[in-house]
Amino acid sequence: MRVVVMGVSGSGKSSFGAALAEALSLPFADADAFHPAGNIAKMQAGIPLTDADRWPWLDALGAWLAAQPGVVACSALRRAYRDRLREAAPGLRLIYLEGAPDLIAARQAARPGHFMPASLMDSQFATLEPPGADESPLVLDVTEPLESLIARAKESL
Ligand SMILES: Nc1ncnc2c1ncn2[C@@H]1O[C@H](COP(=O)(O)OP(=O)(O)OP(=O)(O)O)[C@@H](O)[C@H]1O
Ligand SMILES: O=C(O)[C@H](O)[C@@H](O)[C@H](O)[C@H](O)CO
Repeated sequence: MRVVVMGVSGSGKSSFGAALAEALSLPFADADAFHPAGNIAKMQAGIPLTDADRWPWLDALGAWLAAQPGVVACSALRRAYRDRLREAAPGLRLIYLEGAPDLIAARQAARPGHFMPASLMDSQFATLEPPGADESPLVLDVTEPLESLIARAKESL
């Protein structure tokens, strides 16, 4: 099984994705670890990534997912980004962590020690293209606690 957990920064992808991978006994990859140094520097400086910044990053992640089953936590904000991942790993399942901008921004800002500044949250939501029905996403409501989100995902997968 191949699973991509998507959503804006602070939606809970890393927390949820790691817990889901453990629950399913699958390898886990966090897309944050696949960014070239230049992308991290840009985000740290409060500059949103462009498509050109994201393609090589998505391709590295797609290669990881093509090579083995697993769970990947990746913003995958635009449909074109998800199409790129699906090209690399056909049949992947999509889980979308959905929540109100205020709640997610508050969690994102409260989280210590992360390179992503709160100032980028507006551009995260502006770039976000929520998955369409044709992408068959499992949509999870991030107001729910992690344990119940994991239970829902296990049931649905
Ligand atoms: N279901 C939840 N309920 C309450 N708090 C949560 C939930 N999921 C995640 N959090 C908290 O929200 C914050 C953001 O979560 P996390 O770092 O996993 O998001 P992320 O989408 O991986 O962000 P980024 O893309 O910026 O790395 C963390 O402090 C995390 O503990
Ligand atoms: O597409 C993007 O804008 C990036 O992936 C960001 O979302 C970060 O990688 C991450 O989510 C924050 O830690």
